[in-house]
Amino acid sequence: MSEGKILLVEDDHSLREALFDTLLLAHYECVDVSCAEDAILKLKNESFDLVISDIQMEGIGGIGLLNYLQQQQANLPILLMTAYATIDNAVNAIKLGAVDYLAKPFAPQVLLNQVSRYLKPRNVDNKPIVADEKSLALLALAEKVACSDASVMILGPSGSGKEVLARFIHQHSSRNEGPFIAINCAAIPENMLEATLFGYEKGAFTGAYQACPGKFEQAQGGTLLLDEISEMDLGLQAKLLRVLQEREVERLGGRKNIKLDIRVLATSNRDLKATVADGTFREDLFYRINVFPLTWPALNQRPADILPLARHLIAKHAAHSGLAPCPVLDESACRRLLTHRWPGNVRELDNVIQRALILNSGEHISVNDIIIDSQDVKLTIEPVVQPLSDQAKPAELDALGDELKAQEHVIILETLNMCKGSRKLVAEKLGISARTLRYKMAKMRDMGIEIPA
Ligand SMILES: Nc1ncnc2c1ncn2[C@@H]1O[C@H](COP(=O)(O)OP(=O)(O)OP(=O)(O)O)[C@@H](O)[C@H]1O
Repeated sequence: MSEGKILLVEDDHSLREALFDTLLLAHYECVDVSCAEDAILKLKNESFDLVISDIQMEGIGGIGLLNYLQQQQANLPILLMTAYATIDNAVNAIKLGAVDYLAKPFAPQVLLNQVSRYLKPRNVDNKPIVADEKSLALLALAEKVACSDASVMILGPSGSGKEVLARFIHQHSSRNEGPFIAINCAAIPENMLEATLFGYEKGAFTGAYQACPGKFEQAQGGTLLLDEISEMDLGLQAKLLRVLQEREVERLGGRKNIKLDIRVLATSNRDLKATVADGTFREDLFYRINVFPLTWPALNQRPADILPLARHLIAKHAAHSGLAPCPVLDESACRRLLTHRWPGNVRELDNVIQRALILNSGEHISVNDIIIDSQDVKLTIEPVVQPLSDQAKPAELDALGDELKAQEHVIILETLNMCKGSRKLVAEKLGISARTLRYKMAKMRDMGIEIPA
């Protein structure tokens, strides 16, 4: 299995965008084209590690592309997509040399499961950046815990870095060659969570066109992170407890038990003992998961982390958008970052840095580029540097950060309309990379915002 690049060939614009975003969010590198002829041009100039192609398209179509690959690049695997009604075509395609097929419609996870058989997602560098004494102590403890196979409960406010710590534990454990699979229990609709966790057999419910392994099975030999576990309903908590106790899972609609060899980590931003006390979290599950608790303090409780984190985020985003030289925070910007209370923790800092990189055009990021809330828009006209000793601002000002996010969404939607849907033009107009735009649109879609085709 290699790390590598995917060529996606699909003539349906909306489906292509959705598939591209799914692959991008799963950390695959991907290039998309709308016909087999363009795919062949790409294949002549760039190297790929997997091709995913629709069968029915104008021109030579997916079968023509498959024939081309058979003659020119026989080692390059091709995965074909087809409408359910034409499954015979797909069976023929496999006979002709395609590695597999996907019957439309399919769930994003089905696509990712297929792709993961041929490619690994690019390594995501999620090493925690820490400098504060409290964080250094936490990391040292996490490294010790990583060596055992104990379940770990990671607590901390939203955006504080719980998932980053979970990945760190996995990377420092003996399971680090195995997969790290994360599932956000709060982000998946209740009626889908069970199927996503435990997997399902074909026909287990309406829409289960193909059998699909669950997150437990995908994590075999590695680590499963149950993100925001406290958001799981009580019925599912009971089923989860059974799986953790028995160390085996049964797919929905399945008949056999599958033995599990996984380590389980969980996160929550709630006071879990209080959720046990108020009856919304099972006490027995709490004790099974909470073998070793680790807690990230809020970012404002570890101020020495703020500037190293900000510099790391600048370097990360500058590298993604090909910005060179990488801008440096000036003193006014440092002061502003250090005097904010960061109710959204590192995630909020990340957003602020991304905005600063959009606004900034020189080698230095100054306080004028730091927009934390609507109040700061005025600062760009009349810069005011807050002294380091200033006390935190009232909480209601921080809530205005959400308003700014909403404005960003409006700007993206308006620019999309103005550019008649051309992602390339929108990215150029907004001065962000096409990748960043796609990522932002995928996040907007996740929030239920409809993006015009
Ligand atoms: N110490 C750190 N070093 C580098 N990046 C970090 C660190 N902490 C957090 N981040 C970044 O901040 C963002 C939020 O982190 P993460 O998703 O781990 O937080 P979380 O506590 O799991 O959030 P939530 O409770 O909302 O799920 C991510 O983009 C992550 O990469």
